[in-house]
Amino acid sequence: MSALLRGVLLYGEGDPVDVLVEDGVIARIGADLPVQGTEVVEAQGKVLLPGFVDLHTHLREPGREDTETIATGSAAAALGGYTAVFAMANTDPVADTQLVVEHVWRKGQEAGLVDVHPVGAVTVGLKGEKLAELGTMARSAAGVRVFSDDGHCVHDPLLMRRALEYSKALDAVIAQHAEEPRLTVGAQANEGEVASRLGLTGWPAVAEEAIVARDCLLAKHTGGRLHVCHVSTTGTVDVLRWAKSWQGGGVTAISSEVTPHHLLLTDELLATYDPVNKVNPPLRTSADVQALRAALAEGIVDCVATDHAPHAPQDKDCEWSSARPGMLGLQTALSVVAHTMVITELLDWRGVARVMSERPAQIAGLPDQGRPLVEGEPANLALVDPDARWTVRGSDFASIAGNTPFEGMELPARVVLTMLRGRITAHEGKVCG
Ligand SMILES: NC(=O)N[C@@H](CC(=O)O)C(=O)O
Repeated sequence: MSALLRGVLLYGEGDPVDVLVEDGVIARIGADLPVQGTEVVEAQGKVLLPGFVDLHTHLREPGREDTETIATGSAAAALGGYTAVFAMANTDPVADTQLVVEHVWRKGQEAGLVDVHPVGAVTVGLKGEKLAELGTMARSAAGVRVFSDDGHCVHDPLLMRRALEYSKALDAVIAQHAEEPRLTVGAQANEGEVASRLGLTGWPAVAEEAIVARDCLLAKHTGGRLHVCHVSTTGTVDVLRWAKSWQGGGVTAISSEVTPHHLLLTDELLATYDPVNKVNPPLRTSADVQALRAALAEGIVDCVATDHAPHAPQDKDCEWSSARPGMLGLQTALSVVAHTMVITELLDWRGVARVMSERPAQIAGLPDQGRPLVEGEPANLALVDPDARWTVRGSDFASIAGNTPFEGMELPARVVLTMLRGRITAHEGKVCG
């Protein structure tokens, strides 16, 4: 099987080139390559990037297949330019055993659109009481390398210390949902002026920052690997800057992610009380949004992760306080990053490759993802139309759920083709199964 992408701009730079993909790898890059015997994709002016890697996806299977399955989530991922996703452990049953992680892994293989890597829970049942069998999950067929209680914080410092110690032996990373639970009891919105005005109980920035500071110190003490999920505050950026300074500018032991929605949306949206805007951690202030953009550009925050969190209509079309937190993200991530980071000139397309492909692949230890666009490398690719403008319609998404906060918004840039090991998985908005 071979395909020829004609006239692409590698990382959006330089002169247009043709890229020949054969046997799952980038076989040749050059001008005017012969077209005979290959599937030709006319891609003049399109930006070629390594396929995206999402360290933070909720696929809801097993347990809530009414909102997303591994197959529908894989389709959404392929359409969004992703070639690997990490499926969070807060399923039902929780992914805290070999049985569940291997089930998720197998289902991902069956869907065959994106590499689905199950995230293993850090603690049994996400209860924060005792460690799950991290070693068994790591040694399983799923080869788990990312562990997280996401949705819950591993708030017991001794458990977090032990998890970080295990991460060293397992060559794994502990992805922390940083939220000191004692400071967020009943929390409904970012603590601040907007929450006060709307009468919503506040989720203070310090509940995130205190855990991130503690965990950075524990990571330093243990030599374990910490990844901070969905960074949302200016103070967390300050803590991460401090922690990165310990490593002499190195970036391996402590890493972090920011979501597209935290790069764009603010708590001012809560004035409508529309629960589509309810998410954990909550939307913050415009000062936080600016700080997060700057931190991503600078590399203090390493990467973008979607926190794609599908929810059923009955869990979203209800009163604010009973609505579940979470937003869709897979099919809008690239466009929101283009809108917030590329058009603003905070990142060029090479920078987008860094934050959406290369760094997440390195953090999770994926050897064949986020690779440079050169001959001989695996053809895990995302092709982007930088000049597209499109209007977001949740009902058009491959996800079963439709809870996108970007509904009706016009966004720039769009993924037009995704390739997984040389096979086209999505093209012009259609999944290629
Ligand atoms: N990010 C979210 O708002 N929701 C997540 C879990 C969570 O972090 O609460 C979900 O699973 O829905």
